[in-house]
Amino acid sequence: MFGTPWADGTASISQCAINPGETFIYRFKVPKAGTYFYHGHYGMQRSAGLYGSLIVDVAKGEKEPFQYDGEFNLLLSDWWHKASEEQEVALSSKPFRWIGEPQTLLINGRGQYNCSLAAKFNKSSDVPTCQFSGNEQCAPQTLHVQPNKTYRLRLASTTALASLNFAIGNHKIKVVEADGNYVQPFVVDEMDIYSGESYSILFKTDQDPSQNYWISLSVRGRLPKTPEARTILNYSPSSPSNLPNSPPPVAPIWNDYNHSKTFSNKILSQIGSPKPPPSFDRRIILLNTQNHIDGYIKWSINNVSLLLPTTPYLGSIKFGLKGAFDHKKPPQTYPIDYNVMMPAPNTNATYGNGIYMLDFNSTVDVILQNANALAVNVSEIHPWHLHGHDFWVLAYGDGKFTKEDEKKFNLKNPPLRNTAVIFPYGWTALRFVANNPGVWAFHCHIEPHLHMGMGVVFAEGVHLIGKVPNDAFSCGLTGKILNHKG
Ligand SMILES: O=C1O[C@H]([C@@H](O)CO)C(O)=C1O
Repeated sequence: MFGTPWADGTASISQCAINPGETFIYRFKVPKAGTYFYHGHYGMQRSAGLYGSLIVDVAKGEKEPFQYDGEFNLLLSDWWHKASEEQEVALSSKPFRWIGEPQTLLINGRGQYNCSLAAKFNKSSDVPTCQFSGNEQCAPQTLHVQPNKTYRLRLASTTALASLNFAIGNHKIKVVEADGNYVQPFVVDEMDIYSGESYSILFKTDQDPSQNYWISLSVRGRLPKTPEARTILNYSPSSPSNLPNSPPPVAPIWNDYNHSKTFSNKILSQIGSPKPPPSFDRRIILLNTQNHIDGYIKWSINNVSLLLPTTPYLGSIKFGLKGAFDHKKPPQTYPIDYNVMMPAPNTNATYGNGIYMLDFNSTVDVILQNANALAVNVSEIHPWHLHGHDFWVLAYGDGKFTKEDEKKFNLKNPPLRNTAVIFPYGWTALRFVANNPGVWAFHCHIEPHLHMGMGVVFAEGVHLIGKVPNDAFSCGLTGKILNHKG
């Protein structure tokens, strides 16, 4: 979002939530071709299915740095049989009730949960084979291909919780784009995709065309209780109703984090991509912990759990309102003697809505520091997503980040992205230039985790923003002012 920070869609941050019956028009520039998606950013509405793909084509006369004969778009998500409002209530209850694992993984909104397409390959389970004729609304969306061609597959994950692994049986995949940025192409058998991420991959239809092949989606990073979602790669002239003869791809073990780290470390920027500034002006270290507040379970960042204000920051800063949020600076780091391998010794976190004011055009380093959650020996994956910017992913590391770890930074060809994971008990170092006037959310893209406070807010150059459409600010204190003015 460049030049229109009020069109970023984050309730309480860039605008007021859109009430039932209201209309809000998002008008914005699309400066960069790539694979994106949009979604509701209020409460847990993304979990409820409020999302869709957003693909930006290359401008007329421009070319992609790779070629392909056809293209498919797969939006990946997860699904619960309980309504998202009920989930919100459970997460905000005392005692805390966790939402559990999703009932289904979805590929373009279609999945299987009480049957398996590949049941005949699974000898140990009594799950029946799915009986789809192909016309049902829930039948998997088959990918029809011609032999000996190259296809582009656009993948984006809007999952509420699940980290995913994606594979096409018997086919290699070449990764060429990540989060709307071209990457140095590399070939893998399968790949991870975390919530908030998008990719383009290329694959060649170089297999026996008398057969069909599996496309599989499985859960990573959490003990999977959710069956794999499948669809079929259908080679012409083979019939789309022929289930593949080969067994489906074997998913990597859910907690094989080294496997995931290997994949993440393969992602490098394409030659000629913008390089990061060689040094930073400000470093913010963000400790990710799970804590209690008054008996509620929360996620907190440097011991502060984000509780959004009723007046959107963008409006309250623009209008110069003092009382709309806490103007104290949130903590830049965490206590030096904190042991990230153990549950928080002081599990009493606080709520907060302060924001990190960044100097316009300064270079900011963020070190995301993972830690133990509330239970011993538990540390989870968190995909962090930054609004309004791409950042360079300088390094992933294990344990507690120290100054020595700066040596590990890749300043030569780090990938530009808008989402990056922290692995259990690890850290991830990001760098970005605060060159986009606005107020920007930076948060764990796992929907229940954001709901439980796992986010921070950055602001820069707000004084440089011109006239903001009033209908973004018709709530809270800005709403009162606008009402007065009539
Ligand atoms: O936020 C979370 O809460 C639960 C668990 O930690 C507490 O029940 C879980 O698995 C999460 O990811």
